[in-house]
Amino acid sequence: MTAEQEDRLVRAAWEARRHAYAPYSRFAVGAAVMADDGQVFSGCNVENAVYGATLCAERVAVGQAVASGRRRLVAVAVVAETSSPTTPCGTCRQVLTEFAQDMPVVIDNGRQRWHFRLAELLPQAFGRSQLDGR
Ligand SMILES: O=c1ccn([C@H]2C[C@H](O)[C@@H](CO)O2)c(=O)[nH]1
Ligand SMILES: [Zn+2]
Repeated sequence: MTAEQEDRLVRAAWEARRHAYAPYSRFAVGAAVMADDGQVFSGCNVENAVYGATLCAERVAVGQAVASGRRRLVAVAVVAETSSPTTPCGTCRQVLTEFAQDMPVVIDNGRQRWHFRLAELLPQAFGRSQLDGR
């Protein structure tokens, strides 16, 4: 991913964060994924009065990409106003893994940027190859 593509991805995540529905946690998150054709899809967290029904920003972004016919993701950005990086939760790491090989995970808080790799955040992930290898 070029520096310009990374900036575009991070900007899309901040834009989506404006729409975060987080009346319970008051913790607004934005995310964006880039498909292998360079298209960007974004999401925000969508909370619920049944707290466990909450959707994270990352999974909303993945859903947008898949619903638009893009299943090959090459990068993800997550943004929130935290002093330490807001990395994807375990469930989102697993969902991202379904549609990506190893890929850059860019975290931004408006002042600082951190770079991780999905395989570093979810090593030895379970995937369809395990199901296929029975
Ligand atoms: O990476 C993360 C971490 C948290 N959240 C959301 C879920 C919930 O709405 C709020 C607090 O956990 O932040 C995300 O969307 N993405
Ligand atoms: Zn999550």
